[in-house]
Parts: sequence; structure tokens; C-alpha cells
Amino acid sequence: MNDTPLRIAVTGVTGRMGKEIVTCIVKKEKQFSQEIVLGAAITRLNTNICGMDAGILINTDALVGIEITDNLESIKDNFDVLVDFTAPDISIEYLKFCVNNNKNIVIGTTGFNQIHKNIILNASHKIGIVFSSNFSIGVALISKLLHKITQVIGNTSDISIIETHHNRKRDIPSGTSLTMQNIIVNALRSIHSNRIIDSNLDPTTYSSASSYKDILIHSIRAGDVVGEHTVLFVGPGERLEITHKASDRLIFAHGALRAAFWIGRDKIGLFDISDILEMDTLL
Ligand SMILES: NC(=O)C1=CN([C@@H]2O[C@H](COP(=O)(O)OP(=O)(O)OC[C@H]3O[C@@H](n4cnc5c(N)ncnc54)[C@H](O)[C@@H]3O)[C@@H](O)[C@H]2O)C=CC1
Ligand SMILES: O=C(O)C1=N[C@H](C(=O)O)C[C@H](O)C1
Repeated sequence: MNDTPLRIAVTGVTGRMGKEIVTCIVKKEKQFSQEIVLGAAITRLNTNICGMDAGILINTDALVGIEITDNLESIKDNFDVLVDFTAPDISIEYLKFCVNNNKNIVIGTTGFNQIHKNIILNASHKIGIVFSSNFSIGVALISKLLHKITQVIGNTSDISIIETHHNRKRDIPSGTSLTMQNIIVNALRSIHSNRIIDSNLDPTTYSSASSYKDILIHSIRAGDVVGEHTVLFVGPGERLEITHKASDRLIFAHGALRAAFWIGRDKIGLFDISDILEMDTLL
């Protein structure tokens, strides 16, 4: 058992999630049984904050002794697990860096296309990857319930997903809503549902929705909403509305660091938050 502290490299440290994760590590916002320490703080190329102590970035009282860098080579021996919440193309570059240096990675970035996802899957044959569109416990629980609810009432309900996020979010619809849509579609397949896309749906009137097997996603971008998802099952005479509302990015940071602790230095394969939380043993 390696009881030396797990060293975390954080990418996108100027971002909302990057700062949250650095804060969670440095200020020990959440306790872990094994100590987790900041090993590296990574930012995009040529930003003027390179060389700055990461503590200054998150307004700590004391310096933390980790300088922010855009030079991956300089820090490849300074960390055990990389935690990435950035953007799809650069996430893939960070993933390749981890494969080349035999480091495990936690990926929270969303907005990946199928090519990206295939690269992530292939990489998981060489390193350990926890890849999740939402690192909150609440969404992990809802995701487990969605499968079962869909199997029971999916064939007799109209199903829609509504996702609401802050007006600075780059990708649309959210990764979480796409994951939920996938869970629902797979659950419909598991009961051999013959639902088809409703030919009456005029795509132009659903321009804000991503439709898949008539499981529509409706996206709202407004203010500083951290992240809210509602799944509607509207059936004859009754409906279910299942909602998750995040109000603090700390829940995502804690989930990601819990995942980093779980994947550790040695696991190999592709996992998601439900594996970390061992949901299948709980539900
Ligand atoms: N899985 C989860 O639980 C969560 C996932 N997210 C996802 O995490 C990602 C980041 O979200 P935020 O922190 O709100 O975004 P943000 O825009 O605040 O931060 C993005 C960071 O990535 C960096 N970045 C972007 N493009 C880059 C490039 N080409 N090279 C190097 N660095 C680059 C930016 O400099 C910034 O530091 C998004 O995809 C978001 O959907 C956000 C919250 C929770
Ligand atoms: O961009 C965000 O903020 C979030 N993005 C993730 C997503 O796209 O699902 C997770 C969370 O909702 C916050």
C-alpha cells in the first residue's frame, strides 16, 4: 500500500473548475483518507500567469510552492493523477501526455465528439481513466434511477430533458443531458421499445433541442446557474419530474478528487462516477 500523498496535476487552473479543484486540494475543502496534494498547476500556453504560485490564483494566505506552468514536460515527474476540466481538443492533448508518461487521468470536460470518445476508449487500454460528464453524487443517483424508471414507464411516456447552465458555458447541450439521453435510449432498447422519432416533430420548431429517438433536450443559458437538469416523464394522467440542481462547483471538484483517489496510480481501464461510488452495490 503506497501511503505517500497522491499528487494531483490540475489543468485549466484559470477556469471555473480548475480554480475550484485547486482550492479543494490546497484548502482541504474536503477530507480524504489518504492525503491529496497539488503536484502541478497547468494553464494554456503563453498566459501571463506562468511562474505565479498557485496559492495566489486562489487567494490563499500562504504560498503553496507550486508554480503555474504551460510546460507539461517540466512537471511530468511531479504528479500521479491529472484532473482535467478544460475543452475537448486540449483534453485529448492532456490525455495523450498522460498515456505517454503512464499517468492516470480524471476527465470532467464535456463536449467531446465520437472521435474524441474513441481516443479516450483506446487510451483506457493503457492507463486508468475516470471520465464523467457530471461528478456530483446526485446526478450519479438520478442516472441509476433513470434506467429503471424508463424500463417501467418509458414506453407510455413522453420524455424530455431540460438543462440550464450559466451563460458562459461553451457547449450545448450539456454533457450531463446527453448522458441522461443515452441512458434513457439504452433503457428503451433493453425493453425492445419500438419508439420512433415522431414524424410530426418539425426540427425547426425544436431548434433548441437535441432530439434522439424523440427524447428531446431543451437547453437554457442564463446568468450564473451552476448546472440544473430535469427529466420529464409525462404519461397518461400523471408525470414524473426528476431534477438535480447544483449550487456549488465544490460538489464536482470533490467528486473528481474522489475519483482521482479511487483510480490512483495503478488502475487501468475506463470508469465513470458510478464506479467510484460503487452505485451498483448500493442500488
Ligand atoms: N464533469 C463535471 O462534473 C463537470 C464538467 N464541467 C465541464 O468542464 C469544462 C470546463 O468548465 P469550466 O471550468 O466552467 O470552463 P472555463 O471556461 O471556466 O475553464 C476552461 C479552462 O480550460 C482552459 N482551456 C480552454 N481551451 C484551452 C486550450 N486550447 N488550451 C489550454 N487550455 C484551454 C481555459 O484556459 C480555462 O482555464 C467544460 O467542458 C464543462 O462542461 C464543468 C463542471 C462540472
Ligand atoms: O459547464 C458546466 O458548468 C457544467 N457542465 C457539465 C455538463 O456539461 O453536463 C456538468 C455540470 O452540469 C456543469
